[in-house]
Amino acid sequence: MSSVSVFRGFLHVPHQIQLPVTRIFIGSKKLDYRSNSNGLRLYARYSDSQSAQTQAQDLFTSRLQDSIENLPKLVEDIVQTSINTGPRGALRLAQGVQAVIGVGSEWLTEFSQSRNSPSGIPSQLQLGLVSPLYLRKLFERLGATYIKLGQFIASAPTLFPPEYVQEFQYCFDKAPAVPFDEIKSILREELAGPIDSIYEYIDPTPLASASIAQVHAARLKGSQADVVIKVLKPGIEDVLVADLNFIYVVARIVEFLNPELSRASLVAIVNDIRASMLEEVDFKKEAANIEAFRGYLESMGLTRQATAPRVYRECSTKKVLTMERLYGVPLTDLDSISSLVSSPETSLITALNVWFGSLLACESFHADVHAGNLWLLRDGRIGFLDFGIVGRISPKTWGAMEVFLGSLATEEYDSMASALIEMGATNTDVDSRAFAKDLEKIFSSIQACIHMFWLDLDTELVVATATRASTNVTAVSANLVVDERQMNALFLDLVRVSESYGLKFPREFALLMKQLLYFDRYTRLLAPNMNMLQDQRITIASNRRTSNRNIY
Ligand SMILES: Nc1ncnc2c1ncn2[C@@H]1O[C@H](COP(=O)(O)OP(=O)(O)OP(=O)(O)O)[C@@H](O)[C@H]1O
Repeated sequence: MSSVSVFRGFLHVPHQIQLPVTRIFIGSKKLDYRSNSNGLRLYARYSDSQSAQTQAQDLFTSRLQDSIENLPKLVEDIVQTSINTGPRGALRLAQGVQAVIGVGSEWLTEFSQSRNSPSGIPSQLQLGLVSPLYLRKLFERLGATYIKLGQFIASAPTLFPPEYVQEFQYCFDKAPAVPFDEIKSILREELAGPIDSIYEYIDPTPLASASIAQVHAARLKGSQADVVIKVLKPGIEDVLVADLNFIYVVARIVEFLNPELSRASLVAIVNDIRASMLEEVDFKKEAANIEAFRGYLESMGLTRQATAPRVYRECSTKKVLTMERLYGVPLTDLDSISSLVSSPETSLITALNVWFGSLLACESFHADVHAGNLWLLRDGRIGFLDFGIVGRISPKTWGAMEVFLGSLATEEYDSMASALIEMGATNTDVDSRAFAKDLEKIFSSIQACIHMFWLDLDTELVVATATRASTNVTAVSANLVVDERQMNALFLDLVRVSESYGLKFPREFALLMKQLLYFDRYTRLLAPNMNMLQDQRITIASNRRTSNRNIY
């Protein structure tokens, strides 16, 4: 007879069945367990296999009872969600099938080509549509919700496997433009009146078109101010509701079938995603975020160094955001930046100081500082655009983050370990010495990798230089790809090692790290000799923030 054992809240019974211990009955007595951040923890063990087997059977019955009890709730939830989704669900399903067929045939073509190749089938094809590459392509085709979901995956290394986190860094948000007539009718409806009484002129060709919104340049009547109008794409809320309801139902079913996943609170994560996406399609929230940031600049006397667009509330609604038009270039456009200012490095330092300062002094921080959203303006100020995604950080997390950043710069692994332990919620005792040693290992292996990679890269660059005229551009862009990959890999390793010590970081940690990766990219371009975390001109630490404001 197979033996049965109990450990850390899970019963392993024959046939590989793993039963989460939620309730165990001994006769009529219930065995108590306590739930903590690491899951369930038992306070008793059964060494007698006979008694354990009886307990396993009791447990199985108990689980079954639980499932039967929960089934009506699940069905009710699914029915209610389907009713809320309504006919848009059927339409979305048809679009979903189309997307699957499209990406599926792409996969099939590549798969059949590589079957005949001597090198065999590449790993990215082996998992079919659920391999990171094809799943990312499928998400891009499925549009807004899935693109945002993909971006969420990219920013949540504590929740998803590293290869998916890495691949979804490239989940791009571009979508075909909505015809201008449709945009005009949304404006008429939203602004409740003739649009030519508000705008002198609207450029029919959009400045940008992403999955959720489209942006048009315009000029206001009266003041003649140059503005942009960000318009929520028609039907996007329906798509979001249908998709998010679908994802919710899938999460509910998966959790019902595999209750172990409720430990990772799958449904709670989906609910979080749902809330943050619905926030992003409410431009009133974005307007409030912009105004909070402008208030921060004002109160800190930073308006001559940086800005965010002024919002025109009188012609803004939940679906339309009219704001001051900024003129500038992305922080990655080195040539244009050099023609605008004599010291790109100084501009970068300003951007860093303003952003770091906002982490605590502003109620929320800009959590999407990709180059499209961070500009050097024609007047030399730094322009922050697109406040759709913001983060909030508690002083406690930021305190630990400061120590972490300081230790990153100085390579002090003991203090890095204690900062990470402080940040990662855990009830267990972490061996900080061993943790520090493991951290040191990843950092030194990454340095070795960079060294190796540079040897290879040099050879590639010689070839590239010989074939391309603009050698600098080639060198710079190759350099950036390497750095970003390395930095992402380093971050993922860091999270992985921390998790092995039972640490779970708050979402702001990943959000902050992602922004630091963007800033690292700008530093390599604009100030290659500067150490972003150590330079005295950059004010990261809050205690220095008030006494020694060093903004250029
Ligand atoms: N105030 C502004 N002044 C000038 N251009 C703007 C302004 N706001 C937006 N844009 C242009 O429109 C583009 C898209 O705007 P925004 O980033 O707000 O939209 P989005 O749909 O959230 O895009 P993404 O997801 O790519 O960041 C910007 O990259 C910029 O080129």
